[in-house]
Amino acid sequence: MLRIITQVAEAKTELRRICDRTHDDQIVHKEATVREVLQAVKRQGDKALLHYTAEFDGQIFTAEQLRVSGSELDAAYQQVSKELLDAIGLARQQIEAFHRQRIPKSWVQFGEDEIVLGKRYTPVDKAGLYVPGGRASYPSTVLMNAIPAKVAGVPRIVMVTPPGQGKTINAAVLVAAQEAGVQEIYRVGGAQAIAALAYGTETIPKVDVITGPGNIYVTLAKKLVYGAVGIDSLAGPSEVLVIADAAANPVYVAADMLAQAEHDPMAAAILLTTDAGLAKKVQLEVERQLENHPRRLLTEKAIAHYGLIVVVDSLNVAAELSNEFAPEHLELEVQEPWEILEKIRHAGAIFLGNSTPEAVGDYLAGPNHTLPTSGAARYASALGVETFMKHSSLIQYSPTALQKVSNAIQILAQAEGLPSHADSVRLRTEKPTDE
Ligand SMILES: NC(=O)c1ccc[n+]([C@@H]2O[C@H](COP(=O)([O-])OP(=O)(O)OC[C@H]3O[C@@H](n4cnc5c(N)ncnc54)[C@H](O)[C@@H]3O)[C@@H](O)[C@H]2O)c1
Ligand SMILES: N[C@H](CO)Cc1c[nH]c[nH+]1
Ligand SMILES: [Zn+2]
Repeated sequence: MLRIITQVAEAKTELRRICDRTHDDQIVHKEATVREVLQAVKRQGDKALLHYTAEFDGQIFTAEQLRVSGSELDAAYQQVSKELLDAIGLARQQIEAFHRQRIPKSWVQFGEDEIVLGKRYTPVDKAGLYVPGGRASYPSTVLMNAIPAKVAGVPRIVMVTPPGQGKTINAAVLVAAQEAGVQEIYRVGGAQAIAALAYGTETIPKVDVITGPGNIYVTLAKKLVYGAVGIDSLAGPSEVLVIADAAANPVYVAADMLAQAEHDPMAAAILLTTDAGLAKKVQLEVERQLENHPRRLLTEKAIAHYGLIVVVDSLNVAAELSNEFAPEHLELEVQEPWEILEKIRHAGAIFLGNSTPEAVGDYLAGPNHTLPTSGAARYASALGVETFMKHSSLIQYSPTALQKVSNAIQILAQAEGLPSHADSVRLRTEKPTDE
């Protein structure tokens, strides 16, 4: 049963424990496994991939079977209903429209003395998309990753996803990939898939940036390969933090908390409320909704370990606690959500009002659902078009402009003990001496 606590000091300790759940001491043994997997794939390529796919996913493949074939891609369309295809189409349209609004634009600025400064944005050459597939299949995550990569103009997009039962990947995942324009798909998941994208194997190309969410093994692997490749953010086990007042509906709040808890036994679901009566009702409602829940066992685990209700004195205290937690998803189920929004500083995505369940954002509102977790929203943001791009600075100086700053540069270079830096300017700007 969801715990209810009322002391702010105790709430802070508990929230810290939940926030740190993916990097606390108990994770050390998982990290050791992940390091071993990364090293093995780096050294042995496909051989290690196949070994770990057998060990962790219980599927035996040959290297030739890793890539999803054209006929399997075609066949996937026969297995999805018209309704599902239409829903994928609607989500694709809305996600694309949202992401097209924020394409980073190159710019140049012309200053005095013919100085030109600017930034030039270019996409990465190769992107690797991780689509989770252990405890659920995620066609929505395919769209959330592939669409921004396409909009950014990435020339080669590679997708990896766990093999699924009976060697076949979920048909909706394959259809979503094709609808988003991704054809190069490999059936491999977990840390081994991240290693393949980071280092390359005989079959899977090394990419420049890896994006996409995943469980603790995937998230630890992304953290460890960062540097060899770029990553989006640490988008690990899902989280929701709901701030609610007496205006909230306990049935909705409970459903929203369970909607994140059902992702993973390490998912987190937290309610901060000013209304002790609501706290009690949500606690009972969660139990009721769990009764016939098809994912009851894993959801109960998440609720037992990382579920919490805190009764607070004011919405200000709720905002303060929420900022310390920096949740992936924040729901403001309060009378005046725009008022409290001003006090919120850290959250991956914010859902305002009682008729905006977080699931709207998961599937088709448009903004990306790949979001930072475990406190990473303090410094990181949702995946976006810019995740697949980088910018080069542009600098052009005329002889007159260089002359004007020549002295200052030489003084700075001398202060750093770097004479060749000074010379590179002096030789261009000093007046020739008369013979
Ligand atoms: N933050 C976000 O934006 C976001 C979005 C969608 C989903 N998610 C999260 O993605 C995750 C999906 O998790 P999932 O498990 O369903 O799929 P997953 O694909 O992330 O993980 C499955 C893989 O984990 C590996 N694995 C499983 N047990 C292992 C073990 N004991 N040792 C080593 N490797 C092991 C297997 O290789 C398997 O293929 C959930 O935590 C969900 O909350 C997050
Ligand atoms: N809530 C997840 C992000 O934490 C995204 C998702 C996909 N499908 C359903 N939910
Ligand atoms: Zn979700």
